Parts: sequence; C-alpha cells; structure tokens
Amino acid sequence: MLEAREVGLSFGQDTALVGASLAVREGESVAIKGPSGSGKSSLLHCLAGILRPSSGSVWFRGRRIDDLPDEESSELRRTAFGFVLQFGDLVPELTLVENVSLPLVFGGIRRREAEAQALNLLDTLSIADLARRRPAEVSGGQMQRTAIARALVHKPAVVFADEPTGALDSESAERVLVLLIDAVKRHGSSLVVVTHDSEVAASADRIVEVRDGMIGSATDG
Ligand SMILES: Nc1ncnc2c1ncn2[C@@H]1O[C@H](COP(=O)(O)OP(=O)(O)OP(=O)(O)O)[C@@H](O)[C@H]1O
Repeated sequence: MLEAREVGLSFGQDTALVGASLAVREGESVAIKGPSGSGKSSLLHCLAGILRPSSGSVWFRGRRIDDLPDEESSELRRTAFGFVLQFGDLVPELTLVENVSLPLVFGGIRRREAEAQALNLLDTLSIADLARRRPAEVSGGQMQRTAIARALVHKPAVVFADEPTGALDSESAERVLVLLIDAVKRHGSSLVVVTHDSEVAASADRIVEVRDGMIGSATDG
C-alpha cells in the first residue's frame, strides 16, 4: 500500500539512506528501530513525502508520490496521512476538542460536525470529559492522547509517529505507544512508528531495523 523502493537520501556529503526498500501493507503497523543517526527519521520522512529521496521512489496505493508537485504532496499528507511527530505540539489557545477537530476543519467540514467527530474520538481515548480544557490544563499523558486523536480524526490511511514519547519516562512512553498502536489498529489505518523501545516495537506487527542507512532484518512483532 505504501512502499519505498531503493530509496537513497543524502544531505550534502552525509548519506542518510542507501537503497532502502520497505513495503507497508493496509492496516499493518511497522516499528522502525535502530541506533541513533542510522536513518530512521529520514526513512519515515521519505515515506511520508516530507523529504524527497535523492534516488529511488515512493509509492502509495499504486501511485508514485515522491515526485509530486509540492501542492499535491501537501494535499496527500493532509488527507491520507496522520502525524504524531511530536507530542505536545497542540495549539495552546485551542481546547482539546478544537485541536482534534482541526484536520477536519481544514478539510472543509463544518465546525459543529468536526467537533462532534473529535469528541467521539476523545471518548474512545477516555478523555471526553476534558474536551473543553486547553492543553496547559491537562497532564502530559492526556496531551498525548489528544495528539493521537488528532492524528486519527480524519481517518487517514497511514499514521506516522516519530519518537513520539522521547520526553517521557520509559513506562509512560511504553503505555502511550501501545495506546497509539491499538488506536490505529481499531481505525484500520496503517502505522509507521520510529522507536528506540524494544518492548514497544514488539507490539507492532513487524519490526524493521535500520543500520547505516540500510534496512536490515525484519521480524514479526
Ligand atoms: N538536515 C540534515 N542535514 C544534514 N544531515 C542530516 C540531516 N538530517 C539527518 N542527517 C544525517 O542523516 C543521518 C540519519 O539521520 P536520521 O535523523 O534519519 O537518523 P535517526 O536514526 O532518526 O537518528 P535519531 O535516532 O538520533 O533520531 C545522520 O547521519 C544525520 O546526521
């Protein structure tokens, strides 16, 4: 459904990816593991159309997406993809339900309808009672649940999550990531998650190891 074919990526003299190939199936969750600087984020950014590969190609549902004009690429990200690139990047002035409804509002859905759908999702993540609070008025874990809801509300085909729990202690980090994996699965979306945490990676359907910009062994999660 989403596929990187022989993707290479260089930043000047630095090589981030070398012939990296990865295919993600419909509804599948894939954890990307590997040492610091190995190319995990680069791979995620290429798959998501945020970075253009220097060589190779990226395909989504049979269509090549790495060479789309910027406008079409942004449109694809807005409609088909959801992002949890960093927890805590909620809009501070907006309530939790307003934050979650943003992807729908940007997609042209009326505010009232968007908020109803957002509230529904907050409910499945057990924080509907906090919907009218602002991010500063809830805990870190509750902000993270809100970020998960926001990534899922427009029913994206793929959710991308890059080290979403870096700022948390390992126990909370693990809880949040498992919650993310479950929530994505319930929605039928695919998930590509970058994590250092082996236990979290084990909750994914598949683990992909990146080393020196190359994809190594893949195992079942
Ligand atoms: N904007 C950039 N400019 C120059 N080099 C970069 C840039 N981004 C990444 N790199 C290089 O590409 C390589 C892969 O980086 P990447 O961020 O993909 O690794 P990572 O596995 O996600 O690392 P970490 O776990 O530390 O976040 C590294 O050697 C890094 O120095």
